[in-house]
Amino acid sequence: MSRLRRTMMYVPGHNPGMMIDANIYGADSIMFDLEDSVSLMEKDSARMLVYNAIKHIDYGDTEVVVRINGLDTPYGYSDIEAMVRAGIHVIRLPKTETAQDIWAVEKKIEEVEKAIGREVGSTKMMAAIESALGVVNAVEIAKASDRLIGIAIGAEDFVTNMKTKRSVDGIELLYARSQILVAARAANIAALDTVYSDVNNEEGFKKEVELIKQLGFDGKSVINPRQIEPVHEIYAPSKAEIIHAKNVIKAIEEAEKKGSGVISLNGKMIDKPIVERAQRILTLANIQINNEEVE
Ligand SMILES: CC(=O)SCCNC(=O)CCNC(=O)[C@H](O)C(C)(C)COP(=O)(O)OP(=O)(O)OC[C@H]1O[C@@H](n2cnc3c(N)ncnc32)[C@H](O)[C@@H]1OP(=O)(O)O
Ligand SMILES: O=C([O-])CC(=O)C(=O)O
Ligand SMILES: [Mg+2]
Repeated sequence: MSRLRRTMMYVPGHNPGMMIDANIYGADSIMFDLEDSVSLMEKDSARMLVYNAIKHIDYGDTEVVVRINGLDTPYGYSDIEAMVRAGIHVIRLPKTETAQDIWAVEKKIEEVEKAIGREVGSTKMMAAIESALGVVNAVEIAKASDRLIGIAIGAEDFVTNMKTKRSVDGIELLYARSQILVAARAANIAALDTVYSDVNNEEGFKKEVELIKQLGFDGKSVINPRQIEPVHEIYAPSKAEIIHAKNVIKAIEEAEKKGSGVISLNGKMIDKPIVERAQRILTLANIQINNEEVE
């Protein structure tokens, strides 16, 4: 079963209080930030803090991601060196614009993996796309490396680059979101939506989550523990959806035993795409089933 990435929570890399127990809120992934939430004065100390947290704190099954600084800054290479040495699961490159950006990060990761005897390829990557050029190159970026587990949109930087600002309905993001989603699906990797900065606006946040779920995103970058539960609730399949999905799987298994790839269930045709959607529902439901209520 593929890992759920409904919520990826940013944790500022200069804030030990937030880092020490960042996994307790239940985000699918936590993402230590060395980039835009850390001032230039604190870049080196934040890198040390995050290195120590990854090395010494047990975050259980939670996926641990680090957003590094770009390789066009004085910090990017040192960030990669420290994070690979610490044993990070995923390195997220911000402001990715070309496949070459990915290859440059990958080259440095591989160099460090070899130097420390870590299995080559075991450090995974993500790319955040935050500019017009990145959106234009989204497919090439998504396909640039086998290490990539997903791509994400970074809307705050994107709207700035587009000379606009974020609106309530997000119309200014529709093209970029769609492009990034299509690129992720073409490369068979995850698609992560951007942050919602107005942490006290729960209503607006939920509307945005409904929208990105309907578009097809796997999940969302979040900035506050209060944003985790609403995403998980909105992504959780209903009881009826789960029962239907189980029936679909049962029906197709029986059909396959009889040598057929198609069957009807309650008068509706069941074939491969419907089976795939049913499998996705069961994947999303798994946590629900283990945690509570659903039989
Ligand atoms: C455009 C971009 O690049 S966005 C990405 C970079 N930005 C970030 O990383 C910001 C991350 N988020 C934060 O710093 C904060 O959540 C803020 C500033 C948005 C809001 O802060 P607050 O109003 O203090 O949050 P709130 O009152 O909800 O905090 C409740 C608890 O959750 C903790 N918490 C809040 N945000 C986080 C977080 N992102 N990670 C871990 N713990 C957190 C707080 O420390 C507090 O813990 P406590 O009760 O033990 O004291
Ligand atoms: O990853 C995100 O959504 C946050 C970010 O950098 C942006 O919006 O520019
Ligand atoms: Mg950004």
